[in-house]
Amino acid sequence: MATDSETHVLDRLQAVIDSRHGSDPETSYTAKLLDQGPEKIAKKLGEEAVEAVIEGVRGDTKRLAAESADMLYHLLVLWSARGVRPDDVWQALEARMGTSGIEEKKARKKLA
Ligand SMILES: N=c1c2ncn([C@@H]3O[C@H](COP(=O)(O)OP(=O)(O)OP(=O)(O)O)[C@@H](O)[C@H]3O)c2ncn1[C@@H]1O[C@H](COP(=O)(O)O)[C@@H](O)[C@H]1O
Repeated sequence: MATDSETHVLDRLQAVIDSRHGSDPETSYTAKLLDQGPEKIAKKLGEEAVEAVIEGVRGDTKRLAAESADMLYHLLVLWSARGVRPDDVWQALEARMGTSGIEEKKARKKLA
C-alpha cells in the first residue's frame, strides 16, 4: 500500500475533497463549494485562474505559486463535482507524452 509520501499531493487532496460530499458547509469550505453546484465552482475556478494569470503577468513567483495552488484546489473540486477522476487526466497527459505540442494540435484539428 502506498504511503502518503509516495502518493502525489493532488491525489491525496482529491481524496480529502471527495470525502467532503455531504459534510457540514459551516465547517468545510469544500462542502460549501460542493453544495453550491458545479456551475458556481466553475465560476470560482475562473476567478482563481484570472488571479493566477495576473500574477503570471506581474512575475511575482511566490504569489504565482500561491494563486496556482488556489486554482488547482478549485479545479479538483470541480472534477469531484462532475465525476472526473484524476487518473483520467493523468492518462490524457501520459498519452500526449512523446508527441510534440504541434502534433497534438494537428490531431485536435482532425478531430474537430
Ligand atoms: N487547498 C485548499 C484550498 N485552497 C484554497 N482554499 C480556499 O479557497 C478560498 C479562496 O479564497 P477567496 O478569497 O477567493 O474566496 P472566499 O472569499 O474565501 O470564498 P467565497 O465566499 O468567495 O467563495 C479560501 O477560503 C481558501 O481557504 C482552500 N480550501 C481548502 N483546501 C484544502 O482542502 C482541504 C479540506 O478543506 P475543508 O473542506 O475546508 O475542510 C484542506 O485541508 C486543504 O487541504
